[in-house]
Amino acid sequence: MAAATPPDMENFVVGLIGMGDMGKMYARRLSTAGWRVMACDREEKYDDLVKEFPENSNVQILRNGHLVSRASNYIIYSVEAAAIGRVVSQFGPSTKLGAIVGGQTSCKDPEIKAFEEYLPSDVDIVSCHSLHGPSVDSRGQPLVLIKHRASDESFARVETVLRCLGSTHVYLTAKEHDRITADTQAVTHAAFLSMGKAWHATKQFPWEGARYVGGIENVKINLMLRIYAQKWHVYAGLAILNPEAHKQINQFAKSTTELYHLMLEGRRDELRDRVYAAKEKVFGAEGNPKWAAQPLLRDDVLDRFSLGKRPDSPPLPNNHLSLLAMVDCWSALGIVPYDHMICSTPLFRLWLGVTEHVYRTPGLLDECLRVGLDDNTFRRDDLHFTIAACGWAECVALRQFETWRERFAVTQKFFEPRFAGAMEVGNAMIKSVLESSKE
Ligand SMILES: NC(=O)C1=CN([C@@H]2O[C@H](COP(=O)(O)OP(=O)(O)OC[C@H]3O[C@@H](n4cnc5c(N)ncnc54)[C@H](OP(=O)(O)O)[C@@H]3O)[C@@H](O)[C@H]2O)C=CC1
Ligand SMILES: O=C(O)C(=O)Cc1ccc(O)cc1
Repeated sequence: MAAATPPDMENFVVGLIGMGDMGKMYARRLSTAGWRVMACDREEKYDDLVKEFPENSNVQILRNGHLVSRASNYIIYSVEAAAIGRVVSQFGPSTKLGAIVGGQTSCKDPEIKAFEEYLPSDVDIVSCHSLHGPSVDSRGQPLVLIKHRASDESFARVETVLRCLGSTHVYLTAKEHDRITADTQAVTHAAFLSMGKAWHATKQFPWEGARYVGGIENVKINLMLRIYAQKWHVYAGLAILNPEAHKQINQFAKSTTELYHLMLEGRRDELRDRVYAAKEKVFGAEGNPKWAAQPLLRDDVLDRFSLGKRPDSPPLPNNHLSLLAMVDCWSALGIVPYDHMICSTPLFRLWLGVTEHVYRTPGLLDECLRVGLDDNTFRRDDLHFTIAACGWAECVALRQFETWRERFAVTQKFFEPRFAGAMEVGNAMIKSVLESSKE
């Protein structure tokens, strides 16, 4: 039993259906805090899970979701977003009378629909979403809590259980959650997925050679690799199944294409006017900025996290099409990214941090425009980035899970040899950036 357990929760059992990366992380953290956990994955994984979680671990492995559902007071579904309907239809009717049910999927629209359709009416619904990957320390990270259909007592019980994660609780509706995470997750990932595709198409490992050097490039490279090292379904699910994400990913592709055309055709004034108008809308006017007094990121911190050897020559100036397109997209949709920090992942904070860096460092934005118009060094990479951004957008709009998986898998294979090193450097970079931003 957890140290600060209220008397009415002494025999409280937390159930976990889905013991993949996130399910296991929750099982470990909750059981370490003293909560009794009952968990399952697919029946064929039972024996392996029993070996991984021996009897003395406070995590009891059961054969299937029926057994977990009938014995638990609070059940968390931690399965693939695309599978949530099927899995809840299977086990939902076995839910213990008066229990609380929630889900950990990254997109709440299908999850809530599944709960409403398949759970008995005496069951309360409180969903959650930890806005970080399984290898990140949960302390201080946002944890979204959605009191969808629940008494105050049930909601308080969920908070009592999840408090051991040490995360910052954020209270939202399912719709608010999906609208904000469409930005902090889906469209952010679309940018990194497109970078990976562009480097793959041009057969480059960007950390080799002198084209992609320095703090901003380190963030692009490390986060791109971090995403391609993960399971495809997490990223496909949160983009394709989130109704709010389609519009944003589509606008990102449109912004990328239109800015690329302006650069290619040398339309200097139009490009400059558009980029500066977007800057003002997103980051505020001169003398009245929306960014804080201190930049989100310190350049010297990022400079340390290079995957390659540092060449002696200075970094090549880049036009940073991906960052210009991101700000153009936010501007077109009326999004102020700082308002979304409540649902920020470490990845989003780094992404916003480098974007802010380009827009607030004197001279850097003008350098981007100059390179975009007068310098062909990145023209070919930008072409492939633009094609990739449009490809992801089309795939999402048409809800093509299988095509999405194949697009992801070929590029994952290309970068695979460097994943182990990249995860290490990426974790160190995230840790260091999070620590330096607390200073
Ligand atoms: N990874 C991340 O960084 C984060 C992920 N999330 C969300 O959490 C959820 C889980 O993600 P994650 O743990 O990474 O994914 P995983 O693929 O590692 O885990 C999902 C697990 O659920 C299992 N599963 C599928 N169907 C059933 C079933 N009928 N009964 C029991 N288990 C089943 C899967 O088995 P099988 O593989 O055989 O299908 C798999 O082991 C996703 O919805 C994701 O969007 C949220 C925050 C962060
Ligand atoms: O930080 C990110 O965006 C990640 O890639 C990790 C992640 C993936 C899915 C989630 O629902 C939450 C966090």
